[in-house]
Amino acid sequence: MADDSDGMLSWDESVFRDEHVFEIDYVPEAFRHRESQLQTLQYALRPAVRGNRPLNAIVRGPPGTGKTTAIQKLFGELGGQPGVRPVRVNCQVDGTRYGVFSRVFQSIFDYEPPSSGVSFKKLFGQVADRLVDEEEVLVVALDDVNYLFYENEASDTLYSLLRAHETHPGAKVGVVLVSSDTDLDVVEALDGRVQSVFRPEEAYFPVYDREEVADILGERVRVGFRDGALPMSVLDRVAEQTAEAGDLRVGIDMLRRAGLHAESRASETVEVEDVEAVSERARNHRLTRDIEALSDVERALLETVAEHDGGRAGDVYDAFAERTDLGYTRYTELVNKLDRLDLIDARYESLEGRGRSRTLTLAHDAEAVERRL
Ligand SMILES: Nc1ncnc2c1ncn2[C@@H]1O[C@H](COP(=O)(O)OP(=O)(O)OP(=O)(O)O)[C@@H](O)[C@H]1O
Repeated sequence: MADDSDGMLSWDESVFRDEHVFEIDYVPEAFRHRESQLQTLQYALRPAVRGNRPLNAIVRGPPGTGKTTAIQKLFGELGGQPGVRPVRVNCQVDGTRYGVFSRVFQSIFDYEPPSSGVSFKKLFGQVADRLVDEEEVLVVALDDVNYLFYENEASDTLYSLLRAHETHPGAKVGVVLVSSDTDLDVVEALDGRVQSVFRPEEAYFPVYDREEVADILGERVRVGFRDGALPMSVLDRVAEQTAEAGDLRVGIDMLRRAGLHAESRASETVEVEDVEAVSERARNHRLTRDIEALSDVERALLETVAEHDGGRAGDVYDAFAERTDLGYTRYTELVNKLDRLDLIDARYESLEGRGRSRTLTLAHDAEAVERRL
């Protein structure tokens, strides 16, 4: 134990070998337990390498099961192939058709189009013309596509992508949809005009079981921690809690926080007590992420629900309307979105003599939500 005079590890002492491997933008070298899913996607995308339109695909599975990582790995490989332009769009950030095409435009032209003042048609035309001129096959992954559905933008976006060849003969576009909303039937939720041209291959990403979690996290520990800094017994505890949560991010976040906690008590090894100390925060990792991604009005609505937990939708609207000038229809859309994100529960209840009304309750502990708002 490196116990210096003030009970802290000195700045250059650390339990970590490479702390970056626990950060959100890290793409792991080893990507195990997803062989069959990768095979399905490779099969769908292979024609692009030969200059042909790939098969479209859907990637489904709960959060933290490796969907984005699979796309990053495959698109990294595809990017090295001549004549293929893979673009991954995060629909949580770019949640409109215009936003999606801006991202594609940016990848092709290396600069961002203006956020307004250019019509969608023009933006689309420039993208499609360039693909035809350069004989490039465009492969777009719409990551977290469920957000496009929440904003009612999914069908229009897909329609434009999938029918690009009709307006611009020779344009070759393939689409991979990635959804983490397991209640959403992506194909069913699309307009008929899109369904008729969208017959995707499917890759399902199930939750990792405990052994798989332990194997994946063990590899992360090997790369990220110093030898012997995180013993097996501690890894087991983290794997157990991660498997329970079903989201691998919980485990990665727990490892990092436990490491920092060990350092804060000047220990060169991470102990089970460090895991226990950070476990609650790490388990709420998803909640933090989902709340961070909300827009100002969505956040205001969540706050209003927190203040009127269990209240009737109409009453919550009255309080919400005092903060914003949004109408009831938009309010209902926002309620549905928060419900889909599992931040609130919007349930119909029968009220005596007054038909059915919805009540809105927080889906998480009120204090945990308020702390993040
Ligand atoms: N098989 C694996 N091997 C190594 N790391 C993995 C594996 N699967 C997932 N991860 C890691 O787990 C974290 C979450 O993975 P990823 O972002 O790919 O999940 P996701 O299914 O796309 O989640 P979401 O639906 O919430 O976007 C990432 O840090 C990723 O590096």
